[in-house]
Amino acid sequence: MKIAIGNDHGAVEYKDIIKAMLTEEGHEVIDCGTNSTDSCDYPDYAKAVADKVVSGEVEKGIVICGTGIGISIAANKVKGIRCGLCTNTTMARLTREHNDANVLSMGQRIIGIETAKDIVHTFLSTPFSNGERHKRRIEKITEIENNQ
Ligand SMILES: O=C(CO)[C@H](O)[C@H](O)[C@H](O)COP(=O)(O)O
Repeated sequence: MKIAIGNDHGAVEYKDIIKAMLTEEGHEVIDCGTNSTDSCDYPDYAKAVADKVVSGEVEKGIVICGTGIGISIAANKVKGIRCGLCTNTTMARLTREHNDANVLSMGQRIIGIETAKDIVHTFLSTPFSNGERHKRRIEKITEIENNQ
């Protein structure tokens, strides 16, 4: 799978580990930065990842910051993005099954690296359930976006 990954200064370590893991597993990973621990602004990296997902250049995006909150808020401002902030694998499974999330968000200062790796695997391997009620709710989210 082709995946874009981006992070702020608070998540360089996890980004490097996850990028290496996914590359080793045969995925094509586009690194949108940052690769420095110098202080930076997470919206810049959220947008870089989100744009690649929306344009279809990549199938899925992963964004990571200190908590995962700021970078997920920013990613969700891009039309067409459904970014789910996950702290465990149940959330990762459900944000795919119910929300058809196309971007995963995590926080390096919140979860351990083994949990983060498990979340990534769950997120990437779980299909959307295609349930009628979930499709209806996603359509309503799109409607909100389109009426802004
Ligand atoms: O946006 C966040 C909080 O929801 C992220 O955790 C950021 O990584 C964090 O705000 C960065 O904080 P710092 O004090 O500038 O390192």
